[in-house]
Amino acid sequence: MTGAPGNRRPRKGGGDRRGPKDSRPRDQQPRDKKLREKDVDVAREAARDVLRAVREQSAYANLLLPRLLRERHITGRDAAFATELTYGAARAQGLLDAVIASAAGRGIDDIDGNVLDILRLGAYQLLRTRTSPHAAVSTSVDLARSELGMGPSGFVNAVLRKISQRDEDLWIDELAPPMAEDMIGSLAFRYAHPRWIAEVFFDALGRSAGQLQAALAADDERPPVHLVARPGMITAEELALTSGGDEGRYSPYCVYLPGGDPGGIDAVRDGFAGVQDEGSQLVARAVTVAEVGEDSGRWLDMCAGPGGKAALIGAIADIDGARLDALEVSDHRAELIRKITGDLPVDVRVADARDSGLEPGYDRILLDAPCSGLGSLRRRPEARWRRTPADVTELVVLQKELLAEALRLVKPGGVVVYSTCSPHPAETVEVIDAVVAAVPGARQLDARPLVTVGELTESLLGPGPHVQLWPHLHGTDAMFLAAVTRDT
Ligand SMILES: C[S@@+](CC[C@H](N)C(=O)[O-])C[C@H]1O[C@@H](n2cnc3c(N)ncnc32)[C@H](O)[C@@H]1O
Repeated sequence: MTGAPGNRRPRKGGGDRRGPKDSRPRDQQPRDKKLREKDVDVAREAARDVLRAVREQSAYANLLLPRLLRERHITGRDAAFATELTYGAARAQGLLDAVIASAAGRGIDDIDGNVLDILRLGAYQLLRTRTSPHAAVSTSVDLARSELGMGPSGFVNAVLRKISQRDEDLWIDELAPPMAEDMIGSLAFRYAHPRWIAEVFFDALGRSAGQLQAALAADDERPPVHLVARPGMITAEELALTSGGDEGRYSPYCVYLPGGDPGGIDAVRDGFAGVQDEGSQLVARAVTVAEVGEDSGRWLDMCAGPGGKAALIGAIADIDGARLDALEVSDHRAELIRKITGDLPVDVRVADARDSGLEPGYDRILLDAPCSGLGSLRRRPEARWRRTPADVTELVVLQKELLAEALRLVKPGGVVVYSTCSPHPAETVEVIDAVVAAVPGARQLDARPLVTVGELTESLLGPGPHVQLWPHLHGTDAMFLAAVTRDT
């Protein structure tokens, strides 16, 4: 966990901006004057603003925070602390809310949203960081007072003081369902997951309690940063040397970055490398190594935006003399693919992949299907509290239609790699089973040999024929992949 920098200090621009002291009583002073009276620390203020935008405008924390840090010139330890606070509090929201509600003696819905954001940040610091209790409480009170006034700041003070009387384990012991009575509910609470997602993991893992605990715990951690070294542009060895990272265990293109801002790495700025989870790299590589008989060099990425996998497959296509068609239904995301694939042999088209007008006969197809994203929750901090089971029901219909179309477009003997960044059985094995049963001549292949590379041996890949990767087992996102062919 990050320590606790972010002591109060003047904002950028320096100097004493407070001006002469106002002689009126504090509660009669204009609010902007009061705001200037205390310089709220920049890291916590940024974290609060992002949590508010997530709550009020359904913003994505991992997109908004980096922008806000840039705009406010927040760097170094302050930026790291703001990141830890924002992502940590967003990820742990359900757990924090239960503790806050208990300490406040009222439901979360009865607490003003702006106050709740500050309480979540304060509770996160108290329960899950090494910030001293005094600093966690007093800085939260400052935040509340500077913006919301004396009443709310008194409430924040009282609630956080109560929370600070116990550590995280004691609060969990008091508030979580007992393990003996409700194992899934208890683990879901402890590792800050909605219960329905813990149930999905339990089903996907084959109903092993030990694995469920490890899976939820790994998903509750700050995720590592993985870089991809795009082949033909830079090797993983070169990228590791220049970025200060370590070469990945599995993907020959992967580098694990110990910390810092990937945007500051030359190879990333030049487009020779990018940020991409190692599991995604293995999926993209799998498409290019499958046996397809004579390869005519017609490859297809059916749902390509924003283009991470298309860029890796495109770089390999460049070496192998192939061309990749990249379909994407959204204009904006198609533009992102064009940017990331640059001069590679990739033709980007905006189309619904279920009705693209493309000629059948592709040698290799990647269908990286739109999915619930339950396998990459650690990278999208607030997502676990936003998703609902109903999202999955809708997506499954689309996934089946897309897979049926992929099997129409692939040549006999070619390969369709179906992948999701979700381990949900309804989006993975059940889609494959239903479509393979419905399409004449379709057959599932053993996908394990397509990802046995580096230290990733078949013994680490389960019974097949599909592959399910997991953060707690492989250190990757929980990517699923299956390989399907058509004989006629
Ligand atoms: C899981 S993402 C793909 C991620 C991508 N392969 C990558 O590595 O960057 C799924 C993409 O499918 C797109 N999509 C959704 N429905 C589609 C459809 N009917 N046809 C084509 N693309 C679609 C979404 O806009 C989204 O960009």
